[in-house]
Amino acid sequence: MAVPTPLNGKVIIVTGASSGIGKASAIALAAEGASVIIAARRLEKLKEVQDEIQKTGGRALPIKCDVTIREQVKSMVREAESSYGPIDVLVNNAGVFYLTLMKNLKEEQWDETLEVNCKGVNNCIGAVLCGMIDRKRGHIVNITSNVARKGEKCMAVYSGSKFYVEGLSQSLRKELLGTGVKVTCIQPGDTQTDIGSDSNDTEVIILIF
Ligand SMILES: NC(=O)C1=CN([C@@H]2O[C@H](COP(=O)(O)OP(=O)(O)OC[C@H]3O[C@@H](n4cnc5c(N)ncnc54)[C@H](OP(=O)(O)O)[C@@H]3O)[C@@H](O)[C@H]2O)C=CC1
Ligand SMILES: CC(=O)[C@H](N)C(=O)O
Repeated sequence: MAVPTPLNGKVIIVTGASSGIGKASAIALAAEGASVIIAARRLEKLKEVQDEIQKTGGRALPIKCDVTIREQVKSMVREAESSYGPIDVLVNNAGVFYLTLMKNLKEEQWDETLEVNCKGVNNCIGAVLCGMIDRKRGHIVNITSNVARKGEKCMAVYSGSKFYVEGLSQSLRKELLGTGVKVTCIQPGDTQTDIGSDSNDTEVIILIF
């Protein structure tokens, strides 16, 4: 007989679940009995994650979603709820990271970093928050960083984006006191993933390697 776990039957969205920490989190959550909605832009990768989860008897629903596009996020949550029921937990994991010196003006990278790491988080929280408040339960888990509390060279915009999420989380936690909805930040340590591999600031590459 299956042993019940605290996550058994919970409905959990993990954004950025097509690779890295999001993929590993989705697999671990499903192994604990959660029904996991895996969201990201690369549907083929998400389907591979779904296969991996289903092979061990878990439940996962892949949904293609760009977190910077609010309508896609709302539609992802609607599809998730119509398949699995109300969302218990949102894991805001999707993120991008470029190692760069600010003076080298990688403006497109700045914009993308803020779009995904800040606006994406707003969009995802906005799509689940009212439902969680109505149900008087829910948990928003934001993946931040060790540079969310202390800046580091070559990470100005990235670090700022993660400070934003920490600030948002502290304030939202106060706003939600007594509602039954919790907000948690997780700062993973350095983890070997593909993040940062698109960095192309040659001055930084020379500095570091
Ligand atoms: N690795 C590390 O050392 C650390 C990582 N972190 C944080 O952990 C989180 C995960 O990073 P990690 O696993 O390392 O990196 P990966 O690059 O492996 O994963 C990033 C994920 O974000 C998704 N993503 C990026 N842009 C979007 C978008 N616009 N819409 C939807 N999904 C998007 C990607 O999916 P797709 O391309 O398919 O859309 C991918 O699944 C990030 O928030 C990162 O800042 C924090 C501290 C340390
Ligand atoms: C993505 C990274 O590796 C960065 N060093 C961080 O800790 O957030």
